[in-house]
Amino acid sequence: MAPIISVRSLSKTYANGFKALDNVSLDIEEGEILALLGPNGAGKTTLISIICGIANPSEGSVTVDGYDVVRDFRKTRGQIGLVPQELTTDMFETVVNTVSFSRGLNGKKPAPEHIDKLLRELTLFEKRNNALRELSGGMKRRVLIAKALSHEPRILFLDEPTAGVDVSLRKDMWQLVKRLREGGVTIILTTHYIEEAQEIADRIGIIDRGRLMLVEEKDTLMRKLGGKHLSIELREPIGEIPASLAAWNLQLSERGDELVYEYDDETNHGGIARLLAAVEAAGIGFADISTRQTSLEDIFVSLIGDGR
Ligand SMILES: Nc1ncnc2c1ncn2[C@@H]1O[C@H](COP(=O)(O)OP(=O)(O)OP(=O)(O)O)[C@@H](O)[C@H]1O
Repeated sequence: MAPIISVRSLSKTYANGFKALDNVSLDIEEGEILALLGPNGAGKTTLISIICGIANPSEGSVTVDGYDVVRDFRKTRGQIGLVPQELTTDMFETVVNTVSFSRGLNGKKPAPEHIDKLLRELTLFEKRNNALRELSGGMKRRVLIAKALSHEPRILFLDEPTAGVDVSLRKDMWQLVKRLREGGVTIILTTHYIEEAQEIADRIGIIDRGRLMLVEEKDTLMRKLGGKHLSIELREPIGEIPASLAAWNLQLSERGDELVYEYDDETNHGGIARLLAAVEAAGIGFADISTRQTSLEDIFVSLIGDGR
């Protein structure tokens, strides 16, 4: 099946000469959830803005459902809903009018039943006749999503959907995103929260300084780059790792009271029992052992560094 969005050799240089995107190519399949991760200023919003036709590319091209986002702007924009980072709507307008108006702006005939259904799904129905300024921050964010979905788009962009949102609302948002995907909507979200990408994305793209560093199925990424970490807590500190354990590439903690073994399924070959036997044979007693799976966060830091 042809991808629903196809980005080809895309670069963007702003008027001040700053190159925000550098030769980005990316295919997005219909029905997937793609999370774009990257530090501040990496170029995520710029990429989204070009796909949505809000900003023009300097080089390269983007098609949505086979249509060019510059030449066939109306055809492509109508298929896209965009949830921006901030609310820019008239705060005195009611929820229901705001959402209905958005539908009209996208050239669709009024559909009060659709708007009511959307407001129910987003638990905004009770507040439909309230002015936006009377809503909580979390509700305002849901209005942004309702606006973006008002014209029944096939593709939804969420720019930092849960920035500054509390944990329970964040989890509600994740449920909502998953439900939308089940309904066939393709979802692209940008986020700083690695946990968010790990929780809901099918694929993960990592952007840094305008370049798409990688884009990969989440499970493959975790398998390829995610390793495991075994910590052996020693009864007595040791001064150095005995030569008999050299083959294991262990790390000794600064205080000499913990041995750390980093491994993955390929390098380990069921070796933990053998490692522990070798540790004992070397005359080192241990008090406890614990393991931890590398998280997406560890992978991200190892790729981009911690300067985010
Ligand atoms: N209109 C503009 N003119 C000049 N530079 C811009 C303009 N808009 C964005 N930039 C620069 O382009 C770079 C990418 O910005 P962008 O907003 O795409 O990053 P981002 O990854 O979305 O960041 P954040 O996570 O902070 O939202 C930044 O260095 C930004 O300062």
